[in-house]
Amino acid sequence: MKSVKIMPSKLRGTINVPPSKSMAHRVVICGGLGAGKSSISNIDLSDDLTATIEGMRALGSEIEKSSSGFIINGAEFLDNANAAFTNVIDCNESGTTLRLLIPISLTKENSVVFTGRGNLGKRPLDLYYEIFEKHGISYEYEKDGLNLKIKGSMKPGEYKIRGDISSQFISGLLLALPLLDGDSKITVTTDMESRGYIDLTIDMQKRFGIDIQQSKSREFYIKGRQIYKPTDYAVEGDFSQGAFYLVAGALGNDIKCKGLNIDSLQGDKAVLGIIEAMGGKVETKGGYIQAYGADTQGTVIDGSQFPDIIPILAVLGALSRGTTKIVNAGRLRIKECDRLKAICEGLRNLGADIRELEDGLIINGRKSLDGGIADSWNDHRIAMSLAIASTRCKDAVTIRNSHAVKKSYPGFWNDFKSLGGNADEWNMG
Ligand SMILES: O=C(O)C1=C[C@@H](OP(=O)(O)O)[C@@H](O)[C@H](O)C1
Ligand SMILES: C=C(OP(=O)(O)O)C(=O)O
Repeated sequence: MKSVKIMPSKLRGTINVPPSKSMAHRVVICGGLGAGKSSISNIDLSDDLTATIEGMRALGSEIEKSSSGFIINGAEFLDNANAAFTNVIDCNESGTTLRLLIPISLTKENSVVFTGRGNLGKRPLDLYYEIFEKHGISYEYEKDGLNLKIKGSMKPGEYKIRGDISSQFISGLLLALPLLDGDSKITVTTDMESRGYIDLTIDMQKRFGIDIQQSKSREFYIKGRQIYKPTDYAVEGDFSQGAFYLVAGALGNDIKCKGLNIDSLQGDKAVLGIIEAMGGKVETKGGYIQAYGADTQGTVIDGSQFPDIIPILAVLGALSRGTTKIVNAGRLRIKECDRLKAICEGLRNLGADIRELEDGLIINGRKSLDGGIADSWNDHRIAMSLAIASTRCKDAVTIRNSHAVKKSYPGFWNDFKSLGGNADEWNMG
């Protein structure tokens, strides 16, 4: 367990925003299913992505390091139609790995064990259990502990699924169904939350030659017997991570973000519009995006479509004039930790006026915060949000469990220091 002590200072400089974790998961999966070799570049080996790489290897994909990233050969998996092997896939703490690889592992008659750590065993999987029951797939798991054992295979046909628990279930089905030997349809039975991630899945599949048709926004048609055609792909910058530096900019730090694609489909690009709606200024020029310090004011933020940037937007609210209300964000409670509770407790420890609602937060902004001791709750996005909050604190900020950042952004503390952040990390044993 590590802790970090930060002496407040302004951040200044240019940052190469790390590659998108969500897009990297998808390119590894599509490449890993491909009939031939794909070359993927601009990869950051976070714990989550490592879990997906190892998971695809366990399913038979060959994934080798190259000078710019990885060469992936999925042919082995496709040839393995009749293999009855028992695989163990360790998802670590990655919800994306777990929910995207479960359906893929069931495109062949298969027997797989999914394991994980941290909060992963407590995060919902019921939508898949309902599908397993309909398809005669046997499954058993330890309550709250995962260790999910499944045996069987999915059949083509009609899939009805809720869209308001996690988009990852829909992404998982979309990735797997084209490989079945018949056509399928997915009907989403509720409003779709985190919709942008579904668009990312379909976009990546298209790059690998997979066609998903949509008639109405809640219906997807998937032809069977499709083939993932290998392709080469460089992963673009991650708006979920860029959001920390963009909010930092709006809070008065001077940071140029390189590597972000302004035309990206990533839902977390919404951070740009929210900064502007709160009175900040965002500029895109010369290959970078920068947000500028401003007297930002509170607003209402709907968290249903971009849950991952809500903790850092709460930091912006805590340091903006007036009241910021976060609404429709109940799903933050089923991430790596209960993120509503964690960011509320963390920011309050630093002196913010913030209160938890059942599915959101109410924040009355202050000009600056005091500083103090807060915990990441073993959640990368909480640790990084508190680090950015420190830039507007009067006194030192200590963040316990600071190592959590490695789930998505192992280089965060180095990058923070490269911008002039005065952070001292030490091991608590
Ligand atoms: O598919 C993805 O890459 C992700 C989907 C989102 O989850 P939900 O759909 O559960 O909101 C997001 O929170 C997660 O970090 C990554
Ligand atoms: C929730 C996250 O990831 P996952 O769902 O893949 O665990 C995240 O990265 O914030």
